[in-house]
Amino acid sequence: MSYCIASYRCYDSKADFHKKASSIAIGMTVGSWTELPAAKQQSMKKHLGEVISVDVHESEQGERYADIQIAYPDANFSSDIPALLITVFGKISMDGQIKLTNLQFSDTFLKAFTGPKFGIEGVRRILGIPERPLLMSIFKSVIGHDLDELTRQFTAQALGGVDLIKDDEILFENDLTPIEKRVAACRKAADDVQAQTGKKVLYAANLTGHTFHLKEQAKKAIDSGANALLLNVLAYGYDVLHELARDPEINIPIMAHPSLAGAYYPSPYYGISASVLLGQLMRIAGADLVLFPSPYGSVVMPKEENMAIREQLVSPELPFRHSFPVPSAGIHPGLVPLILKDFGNEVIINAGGGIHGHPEGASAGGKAFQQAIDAALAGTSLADYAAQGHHELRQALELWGGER
Ligand SMILES: CSCCC(=O)C(=O)COP(=O)(O)O
Repeated sequence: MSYCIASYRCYDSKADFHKKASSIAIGMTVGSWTELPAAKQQSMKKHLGEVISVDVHESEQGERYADIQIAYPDANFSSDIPALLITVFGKISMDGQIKLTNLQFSDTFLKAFTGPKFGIEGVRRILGIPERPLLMSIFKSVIGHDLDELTRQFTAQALGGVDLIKDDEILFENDLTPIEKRVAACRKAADDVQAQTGKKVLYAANLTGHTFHLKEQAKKAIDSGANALLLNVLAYGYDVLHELARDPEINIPIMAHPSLAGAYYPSPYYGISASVLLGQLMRIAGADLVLFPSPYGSVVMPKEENMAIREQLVSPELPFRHSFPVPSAGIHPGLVPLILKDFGNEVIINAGGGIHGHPEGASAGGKAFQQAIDAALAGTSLADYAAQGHHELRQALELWGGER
């Protein structure tokens, strides 16, 4: 028989965790067991969940908890992420202090998925950058602005030498800059910059609106020249990402935004761990690039959790292309050596305020980041590199600090 296995951490000062585990295994599968007549038990056996392990611990603070693993027969659910999540964590997510900490997927389940269409290698191929860390900037202050203003901002960012530019996730369909016009204007600006500098830039346009119209919107964007898309995955659901990613006509990288993830992962007692939410499920559903908070910036995630997301995005355990990790929020050039130390070169350094807030503007902001990347790759301290005539970096370090 084939199973998907869910791991949980449950806190309770006095519960019998073995009893709790078997009540989950039965309750989330066949519903009742001992009450069934013998013949019925035999026929239902293939649907019965199985407790794999129950390890009871006490935390340093004296809290009693258990790590529980339960196997769920694939026969019980269709091979899609909503069915899996409802099976392993639907009702029980509301039943006491319980957190879903990991998933192991059966080959049968994974057969229904193809993962990212491009992944790290594909994005690098499109950009023609085989090895170095990539640099992305985020549009900021675009609500209420028209296409001319957007084009101006795009050009300033692109001239700073960034590899990708993404929409702010709070830019929705609107009359001033609807997706097809926004894409056309930014694509033209990208082509103009490329003609001037020789450098290609990908622009991820935010795909928004009613769920049932998203594919239509995506195709409109592609017809206007889109070369990447951004999706607020948790608001729409993983299955929406999967539908977009597996559509052969949507043949451009998809970037997953973590908006809303904080409603799920930060508590040790409840929710879904960040590595499942922003690692495993994003990659299976087909995200080529995944944004998440970092341990260093303005929205802080503990380093261990951060590394666990990264691990899932590139783990050989999943038979899919690797998704690009994009640690984000409050990133400035002074943080680049830390990011590269933790993530290596397979990372996208991503900044909004850290680019636009540079004293000389967004182009200088991009240059400061490029200089920080060059310094870190050369093993030179940022302060030394800044002192070697890289004044954009020097200004960024003076403003935001960082390794000196
Ligand atoms: C919490 S990860 C998402 C980061 C993001 O989308 C963003 O706009 C960050 O902007 P910042 O100015 O903090 O670089």
